[in-house]
Amino acid sequence: MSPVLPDDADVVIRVRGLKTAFGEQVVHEALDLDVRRGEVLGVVGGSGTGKSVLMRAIIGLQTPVEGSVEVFGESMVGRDVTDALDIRKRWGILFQGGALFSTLTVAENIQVPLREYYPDIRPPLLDEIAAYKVVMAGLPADAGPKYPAELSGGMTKRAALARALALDPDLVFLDEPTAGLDPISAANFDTLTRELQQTMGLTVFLITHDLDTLYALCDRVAVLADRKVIAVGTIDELLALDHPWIQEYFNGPRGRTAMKSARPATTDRT
Ligand SMILES: Nc1ncnc2c1ncn2[C@@H]1O[C@H](COP(=O)(O)OP(=O)(O)OP(=O)(O)O)[C@@H](O)[C@H]1O
Repeated sequence: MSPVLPDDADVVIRVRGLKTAFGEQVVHEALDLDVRRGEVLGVVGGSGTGKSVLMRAIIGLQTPVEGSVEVFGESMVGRDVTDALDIRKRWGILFQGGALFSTLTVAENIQVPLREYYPDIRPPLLDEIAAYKVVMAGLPADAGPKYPAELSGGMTKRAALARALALDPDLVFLDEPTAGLDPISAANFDTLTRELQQTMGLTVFLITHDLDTLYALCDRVAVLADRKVIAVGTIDELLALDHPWIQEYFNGPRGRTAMKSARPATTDRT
């Protein structure tokens, strides 16, 4: 039976036959992936399987050797940055590690995308929007004038999230948002992300190694291995597959602990 594919209108990101490479090193080959409107799609895979490079190919920072990438129905391949402005301003990105500008305050960091896409916005409005985003991301109101070096790890992630949400995007890319956070801060960040995703109707492309985050947030999970997406589905659908990496990942000791904590009533499957 062929899989039921979502309507075009329901697909925010469509990747077909993607090949990426750095010189002789092929990272992806014949990779297909759909991200549906309003879902949180988790992307998992071993270190170096190409999760971040996939994200970069989708947002137009990595030129594919072959294949197509569409976002909001528009091709991103070979697209000039200025040409794709209308698409770019519909997404926000939280890069691995936050990637805040160290010489700018939190408020100024949040204002960067606003200044870039709406150069005519007047400073008082910029300040107002930044202050609103600071609170929205769960930071104390006095975090705006602080510099990144003055923030804790959790605050840095929230500041980066505030910047990703600066333009009220439809789509958000989160690259390992909870990496380096203690379990309580990570769980708080997951809750915040879920609340914002639901209230803003966001589509989320989420790269993570964090099993608790997968259980807490993801509607579906795509597994990267062997240079492609080898499976995509709910965690239960993935658990039913026989692939050794998937079984080791979700059914290994950490996977079982995450499942028990997300679903206390679930019986141990081993
Ligand atoms: N700019 C680059 N130049 C050369 N090789 C690169 C570059 N960026 C990534 N790579 C290579 O591409 C492969 C995939 O890297 P990528 O960062 O996407 O992995 P990842 O799955 O996100 O890993 P991790 O989980 O460790 O963050 C790796 O082998 C990496 O060394």
